[in-house]
Amino acid sequence: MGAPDLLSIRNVSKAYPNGVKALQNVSLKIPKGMFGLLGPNGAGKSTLMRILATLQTPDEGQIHLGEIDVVNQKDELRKTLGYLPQEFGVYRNASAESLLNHFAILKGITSKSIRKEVVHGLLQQTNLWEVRKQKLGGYSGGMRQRFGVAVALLGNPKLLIVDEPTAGLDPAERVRFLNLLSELGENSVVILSTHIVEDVSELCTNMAIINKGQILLEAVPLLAIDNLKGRIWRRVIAKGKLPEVAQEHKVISTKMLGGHTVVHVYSKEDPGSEFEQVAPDLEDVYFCTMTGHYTQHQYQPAKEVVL
Ligand SMILES: Nc1ncnc2c1ncn2[C@@H]1O[C@H](COP(=O)(O)OP(=O)(O)OP(=O)(O)O)[C@@H](O)[C@H]1O
Repeated sequence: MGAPDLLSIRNVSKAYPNGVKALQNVSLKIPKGMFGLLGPNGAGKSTLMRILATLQTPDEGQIHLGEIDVVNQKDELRKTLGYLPQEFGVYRNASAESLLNHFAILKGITSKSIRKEVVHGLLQQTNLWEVRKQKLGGYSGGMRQRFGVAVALLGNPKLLIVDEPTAGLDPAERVRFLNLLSELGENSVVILSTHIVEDVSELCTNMAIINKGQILLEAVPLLAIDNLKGRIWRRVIAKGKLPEVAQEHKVISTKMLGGHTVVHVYSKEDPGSEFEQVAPDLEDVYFCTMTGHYTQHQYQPAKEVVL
């Protein structure tokens, strides 16, 4: 039996019939607040999100939200689950207000006056009040995502799962969407799955990095960044020099900037005069982890850390 607001995932594995091992022995402890699950395409994020949302069953492992056994008490979990999938269809001819009202009925909010209060509150919270009478078919990508959040929030979920929500949003919509999400972590476990490092660095108090179905790192973003201090070095090189630099140094990332190639390397010591030390950010944590230059035992895991 776990603490009421803790999502505990233990040794979860899932393979697809074609043999792909989408999740291998995944264990995570996810407290109340915003949790970022970061990983590249195909890492296994959506598989884990669907399992947590009770849409798939793991081959092995246990998952508990407080006292609810997520794998075996799917109906119990669904009562307190909000899920915004990667892609969702909407009835294009319905307005946000009427569709949200409809979903509220399905969610069991039978009293008309309470329903009105809930629906109006959610439309205001997601900043859709002004456009509540417009047809969803005419909404922008960002407005649709915010409508998805309004639906996911019906019934005050204790667990809110948001799968790759910012893909395809323009910068202004993305900021508006992230601001909305950041307000939600106060009362529930919110899991944000993404391949965009900034989504996690701007929002999440805890995070994990997943690749090829395995958790490579579980950390508090600020502490993980702190642990890399003094170890990230930067140099601008000609494009053709990359193989040479990569042979001599632990290159973690390369980026084009104004037509030049900017290389970040991991090194405990000064790698040489042409490199300058830079303040690490979460992108450095991500690439260090993905390239295997930095591993879990060098970090303090999220669950043992008190900030
Ligand atoms: N229904 C399926 N049948 C077979 N293989 C699948 C299925 N769904 C996912 N996979 C495979 O499982 C692995 C994990 O996929 P998953 O969608 O969970 O990753 P992801 O991190 O969400 O990636 P993306 O960001 O591209 O959505 C990938 O190799 C994918 O090709």
